[in-house]
Amino acid sequence: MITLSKLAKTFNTRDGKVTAVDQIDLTIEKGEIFGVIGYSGAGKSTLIRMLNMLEVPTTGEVSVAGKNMNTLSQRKLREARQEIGMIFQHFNLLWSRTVAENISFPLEIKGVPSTERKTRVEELIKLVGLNGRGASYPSQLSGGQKQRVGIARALANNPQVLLCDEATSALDPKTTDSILELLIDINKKLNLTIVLITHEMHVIRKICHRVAVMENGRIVEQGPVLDVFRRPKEHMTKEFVKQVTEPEETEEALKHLFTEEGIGHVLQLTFVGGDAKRALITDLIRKFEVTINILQGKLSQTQDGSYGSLFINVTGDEHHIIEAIDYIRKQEVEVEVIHGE
Ligand SMILES: Nc1ncnc2c1ncn2[C@@H]1O[C@H](COP(=O)(O)OP(=O)(O)OP(=O)(O)O)[C@@H](O)[C@H]1O
Repeated sequence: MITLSKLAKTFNTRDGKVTAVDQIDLTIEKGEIFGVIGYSGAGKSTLIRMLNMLEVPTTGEVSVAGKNMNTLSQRKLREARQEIGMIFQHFNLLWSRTVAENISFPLEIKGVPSTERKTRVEELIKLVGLNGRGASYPSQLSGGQKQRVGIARALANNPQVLLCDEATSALDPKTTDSILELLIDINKKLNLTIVLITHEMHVIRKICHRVAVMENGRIVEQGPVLDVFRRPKEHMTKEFVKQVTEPEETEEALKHLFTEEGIGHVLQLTFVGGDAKRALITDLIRKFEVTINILQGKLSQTQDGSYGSLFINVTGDEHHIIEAIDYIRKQEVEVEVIHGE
């Protein structure tokens, strides 16, 4: 559905040239929810804005739904943009228009007749769960409801692609989850391709099929979400994965533990799918002369299955511990010795 080849954007500023996006190649399939994660300044906004030519690339190509966006005339570009809806962090609604009038706006621009518009707006209001709020003004809505209006408006012209620019960053965690559920629902119902940018790994975990990690204008790592969670390669990716697998206080608590006498080995185990439900710890205690103390565990769900993260403290004779670690590795469970090696 989307292909980027050698895509780059350089801004000329008073302080010199800034390369916001640096030679990106990327393919996004139809019906996929694809996430781009990175810290502030990584180039995510510039990248997503080049997908619909809100930002014109310096070099490289963007193809969406079979159209080469770089070469289109202004008129053809306007048409092509109707295939690409977009939602924003701060919703970008028209404050003097009601919910129904906001959703109707892109249909008016397209010249859809009034009765047809009304029916379509009603459909969209239902789709995003805003029944009965059509006559309200944006100022009378909660943040989550405002984003629902943004989504309905973005979908008005039946686009094939929805771009989400930090769409949940201004919302609290519960509202974020409800908007993410809505996006999953729409993706399934309409087979809509969704591209989102975010700095929160929770968003990626919850809804994306694949993820790309961006740093300094480049994609440093990409893959299916479950694979990236299981075996993050780059330092940056590991940091993002930690956002989900380790509550903030874990690192501090573990460091404190390492200062204690006779602490032995501390291991972090990562399980995926069916492995997450196996009785590995029971096996270890039965098979090897080691003592195991569970420090912390967490099971999380992604779009493609579950994965678990477990911190354990293993004590015993060194050779028994090494045997136990070898055994864990043979079970296709990722193990990282974070203390004691
Ligand atoms: N219009 C512009 N003019 C000059 N420099 C820009 C412009 N837009 C972005 N940049 C620069 O490009 C780099 C990437 O910015 P971009 O906004 O794409 O990153 P981001 O990952 O989306 O971060 P954020 O979430 O903070 O917006 C930054 O160094 C930024 O200062």
